Amino acid sequence: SGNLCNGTASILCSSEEADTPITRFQRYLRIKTAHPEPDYSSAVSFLTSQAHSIGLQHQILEFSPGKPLLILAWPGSDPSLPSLLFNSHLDSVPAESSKWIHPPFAAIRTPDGRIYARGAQDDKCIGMQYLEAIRNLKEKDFTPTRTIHLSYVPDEEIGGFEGFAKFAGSKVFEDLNVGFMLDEGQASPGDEFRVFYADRMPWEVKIKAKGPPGHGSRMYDNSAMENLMKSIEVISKFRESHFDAVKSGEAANSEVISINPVYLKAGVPSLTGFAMNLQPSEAEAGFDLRLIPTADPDEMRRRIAQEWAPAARNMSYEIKEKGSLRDNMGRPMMTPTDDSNPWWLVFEQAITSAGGKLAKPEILASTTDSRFVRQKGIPVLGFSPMTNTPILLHDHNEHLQDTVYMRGIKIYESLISSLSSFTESSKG
Ligand code: MET
Ligand SMILES: [Zn+2]
Ligand SMILES: [Zn+2]
Repeated sequence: SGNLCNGTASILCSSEEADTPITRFQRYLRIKTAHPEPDYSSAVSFLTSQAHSIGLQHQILEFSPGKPLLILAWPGSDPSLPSLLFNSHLDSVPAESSKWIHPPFAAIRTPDGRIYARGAQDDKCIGMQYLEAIRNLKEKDFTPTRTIHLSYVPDEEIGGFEGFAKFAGSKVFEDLNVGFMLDEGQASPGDEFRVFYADRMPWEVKIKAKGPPGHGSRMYDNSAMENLMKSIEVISKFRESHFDAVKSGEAANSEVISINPVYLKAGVPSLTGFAMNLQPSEAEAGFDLRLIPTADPDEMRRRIAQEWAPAARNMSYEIKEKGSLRDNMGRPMMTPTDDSNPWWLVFEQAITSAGGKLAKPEILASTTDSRFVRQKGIPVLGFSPMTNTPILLHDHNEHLQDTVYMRGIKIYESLISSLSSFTESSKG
């Protein structure tokens, strides 16, 4: 909104106001879809108008009140073939504005071409690049054989359970007959594109300790804080053992289990902060735990119960498993990246023919909505075409270089045209 310029009037407008791929990207970035109060309706109406301007069909779904999903379609000439789905999420994580060098929702383009905004990498870039690639293919009169779908989903950054999870379980999803999906990946600091065949699975782990309170001057056994600190030591050792494998180069960051403390809560409040001479009777810590796809969830649960929060030390715990480690057939959720997966071969070829180099496929360190689709046995690759770009998702000063963004559009033109023309195998 507030953009009085469009393509026909662009000559009268400053370059920031003209209707170009970059200004359209900036307009999307300026919509405040960060948690905790994402403005989904503005994002959906902006994207819907973009879809109309390039002649795509649209439908809006709402599985949870106030959390719309936008589905776009470009029908293929053979709608009986399994379709393609290009996914991105509408929401972003919050930004600590005061710590940014440019405001996180202004989408300023610096003279050297960096576009600063929350969501510039994660993942509003791909959401707009899909549309720009389709716009260009339509201008070239390309006709897809397979139907192409785009999905714009809410809720991803807080788990996806009221967004993609519900979509994946719906009749609408089933009727899309998806054969292959692309979802977000991560930036690549080097000049090879990164591609991801699996996600790590997040568990939120809270451990709580109880113990007798007492005077701050006394040393006694089994206080809540002492019990919690013992657990933290055990967890730190576990963390170190996995991190050591990364530091020594034995494993990539995403190939080990990670655990990081995200909050510590204890103390009896006073007017000035905490009562410093009173040992609290309760203490709690929260952790972000990420399991690799081949991890044994039972072993992890046992470790938490017996070693991290043993009842014998007056401890309790809560685990929120934010996804399953196995697919519906009981297999680890990993999309094959070899010639057993024809989609992989087409993907690889499309990157190469667009002049790109691919790095060795990786497990994604973080987690995406892909897991709800891999769960069904449908192949999904995580991919965000950003080379020579620092990894800034969830960081301060998230930004993307304009030339990198524009090259990504070309990459998707190649991917969309190759994948939608691929007909040798009709199996998912
Ligand atoms: C907890 S579900 C995943 C949310 C987010 N994409 C992350 O990796 O942290
Ligand atoms: Zn994210
Ligand atoms: Zn993301």
